[in-house]
Amino acid sequence: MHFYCISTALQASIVESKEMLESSSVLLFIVFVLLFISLLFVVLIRKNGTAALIWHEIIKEKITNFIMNQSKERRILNFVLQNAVRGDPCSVMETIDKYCSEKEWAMNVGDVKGVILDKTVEEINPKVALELGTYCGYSAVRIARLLKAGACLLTVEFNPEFAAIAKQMIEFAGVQDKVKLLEGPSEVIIPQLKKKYEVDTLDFVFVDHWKDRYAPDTILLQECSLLRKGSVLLADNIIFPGAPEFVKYIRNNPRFQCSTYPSYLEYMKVQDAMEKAVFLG
Ligand SMILES: C[S@@+](CC[C@H](N)C(=O)[O-])C[C@H]1O[C@@H](n2cnc3c(N)ncnc32)[C@H](O)[C@@H]1O
Ligand SMILES: [Mg+2]
Repeated sequence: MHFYCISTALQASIVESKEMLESSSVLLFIVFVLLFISLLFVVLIRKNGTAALIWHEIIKEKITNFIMNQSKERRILNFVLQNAVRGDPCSVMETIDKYCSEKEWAMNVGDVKGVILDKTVEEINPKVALELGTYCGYSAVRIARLLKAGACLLTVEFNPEFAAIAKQMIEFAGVQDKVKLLEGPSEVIIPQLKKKYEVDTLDFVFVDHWKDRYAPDTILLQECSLLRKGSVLLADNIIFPGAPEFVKYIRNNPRFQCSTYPSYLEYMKVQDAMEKAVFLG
């Protein structure tokens, strides 16, 4: 009787251990699959622009906004206000670049393509420059710091929250005397430039708002006689997210002389490029 009890208990514990072993191997398998998926996701985010933007702009940003009850753009501004040197445009740019490469991705032209932008501005030495798409004011600060005395940058932004943040960013960088922020859609602002803002012609246009507007706004600039012989357009993100309609339009237009500057998407190892187009008149 005693022996029978021991044997039954032994059998029960063997079955129990078997079940435990089975369930722990299932658990191990699930952990392994999850790890593999996470690894695949990390590689995808690093190599693929679309996956990266889905992660940064949709998933991560929305979750952080919800937790912090604050927009990413406000977090960028706060980081600048706390860490950059007031009145020093380079310090503002570096601080934004640090935040966006280390903490949260954002659609500023960034430090790598920023060098192409700098070189173009220095080469043209514009008296009147226009920027389509201000966002947080990163490229506006970048351009403005290179403008000579008496020159100005008009920058257009249709999102009121971004415009308010850009205004503070521009003031903090100390370039507010050189920058005029125009709030509204580019398609509305461009036709107003001559009369309302007393612009004669533009020496330089940084096209960086939204891919679907690149070509129509380039046409609008010509229709409004805002371009002169030698005016230079520099368009960002022509590969990622890409502006195929604009590229087709500008490269096949005998009134423009084009050159491409291959580079990388801001704060990522994803291919991108800028297109420079000189208006031939
Ligand atoms: C890529 S971001 C600009 C980045 C900025 N140039 C920089 O490098 O710091 C594009 C901006 O254009 C704005 N935008 C998009 N379409 C626009 C339009 N039709 N008129 C004015 N702003 C527009 C968006 O709200 C966004 O802030
Ligand atoms: Mg851009």
